[in-house]
Amino acid sequence: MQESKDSLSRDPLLKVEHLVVEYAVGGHIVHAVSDVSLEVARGETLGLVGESGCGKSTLGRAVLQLRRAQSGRVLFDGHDLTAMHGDALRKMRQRVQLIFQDPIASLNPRRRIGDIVAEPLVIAGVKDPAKRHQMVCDVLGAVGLDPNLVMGRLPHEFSGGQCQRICIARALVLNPEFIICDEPVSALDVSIRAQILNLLEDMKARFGLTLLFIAHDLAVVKAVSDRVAVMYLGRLCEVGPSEQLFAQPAHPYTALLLEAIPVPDPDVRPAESVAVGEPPSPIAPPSGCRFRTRCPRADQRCSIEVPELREVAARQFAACHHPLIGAD
Ligand SMILES: Nc1ncnc2c1ncn2[C@@H]1O[C@H](COP(=O)(O)OP(=O)(O)OP(=O)(O)O)[C@@H](O)[C@H]1O
Repeated sequence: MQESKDSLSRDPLLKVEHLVVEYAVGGHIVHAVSDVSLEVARGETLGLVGESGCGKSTLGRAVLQLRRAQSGRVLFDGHDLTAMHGDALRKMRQRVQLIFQDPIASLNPRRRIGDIVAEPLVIAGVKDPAKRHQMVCDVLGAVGLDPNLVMGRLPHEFSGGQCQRICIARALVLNPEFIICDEPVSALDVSIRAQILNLLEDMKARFGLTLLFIAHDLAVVKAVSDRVAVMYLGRLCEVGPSEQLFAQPAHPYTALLLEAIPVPDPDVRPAESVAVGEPPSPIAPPSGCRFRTRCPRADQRCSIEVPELREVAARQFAACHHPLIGAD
């Protein structure tokens, strides 16, 4: 198992290199993504976690070039998406799809489900209506919906969970290789989250997908990810194999996130939070380590030197001058 994972990681489908994404707002610069590098291996699910506003969605959108980066590169299957435009980019985007947080809002309320799911095929130039119809039927069936019952209906006739199934069908209809799932279950009732997560797992196995799974909820990420990347205020602070990172976090911020996972046993009190206060503004992030203003381990070095990601245990990397494991 270990061997196959390692051989996978030598064949990254997605490579993000030193990506910087900023927004200009009212004369200020929001440092949403700052020098982020990561890889997602073919067939892998990489979970991307961090508090609201840390830059997860921006990173996802910048991978797809829906938001252009200030600098850095995004390589998909060896092709530099950041250097692509027009038709070349459109063609490449068929191989990478995005599933959003709010399924109801992401479906056009005036269009019938059959047309919504067929739209990517029309854009991709599949001209034969019979072929399109068959492809839409097949993919609706794959996500557990009866094509005959749903194709002619409008989005408002469906529940949130069913709408997310429709969004997943729309994302899958062009047979993509890579899917960015941006908080795909956080807008759904708790009771149906597991169904949608199971569906994504099934689809991943059936269609040989690679996933970037963005969520602020660590319990959800733990359930689906092979590896996990943790973001804080625009920077990556830790990356590692999921089980290892959850069992033995190296970055104090990862430890803080893990402590915040609700404990099912009411007699067990959650550990005291190590961090104090709110995250600083991404308009004026702290010098050195961005987590230092909330970190109990911070010293003078942390305010001066930006910590690089370095390996603290096998395949586990942390950007910390004083990690909880490995050499200090
Ligand atoms: N279009 C935009 N214009 C200006 N600032 C933006 C824009 N989109 C995001 N931001 C800012 O960039 C930072 C990163 O936001 P982003 O949405 O990427 O974070 P996130 O981790 O996905 O948060 P959430 O989980 O709340 O979606 C935040 O400070 C946010 O306010």
